[in-house]
Amino acid sequence: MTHMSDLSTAPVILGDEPGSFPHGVLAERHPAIIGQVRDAFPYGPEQHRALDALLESCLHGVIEPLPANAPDRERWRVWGVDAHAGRSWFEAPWLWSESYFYRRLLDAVGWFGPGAWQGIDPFRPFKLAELDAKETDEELAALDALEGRPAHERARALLHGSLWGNRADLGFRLSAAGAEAQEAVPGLVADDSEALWSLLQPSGTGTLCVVADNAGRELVPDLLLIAHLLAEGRVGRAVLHVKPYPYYVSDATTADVVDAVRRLTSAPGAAGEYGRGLWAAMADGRLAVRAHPFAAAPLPYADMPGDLRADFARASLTVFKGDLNYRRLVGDRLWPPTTPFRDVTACFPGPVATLRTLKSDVITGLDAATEAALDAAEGAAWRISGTHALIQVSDVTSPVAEAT
Ligand SMILES: O=P(O)(O)OC[C@@]1(O)O[C@H](CO)[C@@H](O)[C@@H]1O
Repeated sequence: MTHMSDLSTAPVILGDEPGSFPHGVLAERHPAIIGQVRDAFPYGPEQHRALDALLESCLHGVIEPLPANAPDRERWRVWGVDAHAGRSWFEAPWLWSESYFYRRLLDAVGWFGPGAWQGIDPFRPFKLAELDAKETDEELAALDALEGRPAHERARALLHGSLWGNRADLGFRLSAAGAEAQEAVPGLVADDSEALWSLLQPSGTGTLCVVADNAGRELVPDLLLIAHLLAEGRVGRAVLHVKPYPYYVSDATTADVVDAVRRLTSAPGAAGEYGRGLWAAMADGRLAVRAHPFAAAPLPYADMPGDLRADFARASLTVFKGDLNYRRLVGDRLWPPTTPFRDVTACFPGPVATLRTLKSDVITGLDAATEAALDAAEGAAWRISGTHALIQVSDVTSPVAEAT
């Protein structure tokens, strides 16, 4: 068993070590994202100048405070901007620097306004291209073959669809060369799906919270899973937590939920039926969307504010999707991989599950044999290649026998 003292000593991940994955994200991924966004829009000179300045600041400059008229200046003060301003982006906790990068990118393109570019999502062309891709059609058509299969088989297929949908992360594909070409490894490195289903019993009346990750080809299977759970009566209500503004390139916002639901409703066959079911569930309140500011905070969920904590405390299950949400759920630290998932999520106020493909160094809850086999086969690559996945569950409301 891990003692609480161990929990605070695992080092927080920084981006200051050349050659490391986090350093590469700050030094290469962020400049590449600036370039892609710049090429995707007919921006004006002011925006080009602001993007130049952000690029220079990221690579050679320091973190600067938000502009005086920023609507969320006070919020970022609470989130620690004063402690990092004036220092290099490479010195702050990696999670903090990444999160602030997306916030500053939105400033540069005029998202927060005032002005004509207010609310124009700089990542929208990439998200839409994915939603329109023929792979999405194929994935939706495959739903027809699931009709008529036994309920448990359909449930498993939809759960795994949502899990592996997490490979559809546009920021990741930008820097992981050939990421899509690399084969996924179907055997999960941890699989608590039985515990997950036991929290989603038939004739459940509780609320499911889903903390969404990417739009498009991840959000679509997330919505299908939610539609299925509502239709099967395993939950009475679902709340989909999305980002309040564009983030990590492809993270889902409310606008992306609208696009995804519309995409489903216009599809033929079973997909269209799921889409109409979701539409009806949104209309009568069984499916709600929430865009809490903390969803885009540069902090772990251990620091979440009381209102959000109360939401999760009321849910019969909260599902965290994806790599970034995993980092924020367990803490963005270099845990010994066998650190129990239950220990690192101990302060979460209710039953929690995570569906994640592995795209960063953070990992917990492995058994020693699995860790050893992965290391022997792949060195450290399994942690970040996006080819492995896990389903982990912790239910702090149910006592377990503690090992001594
Ligand atoms: O949360 P997601 O979409 O599964 O992945 C986010 C990600 O691509 O971005 C971060 C690096 O920028 C890493 O945590 C991870 O590789």
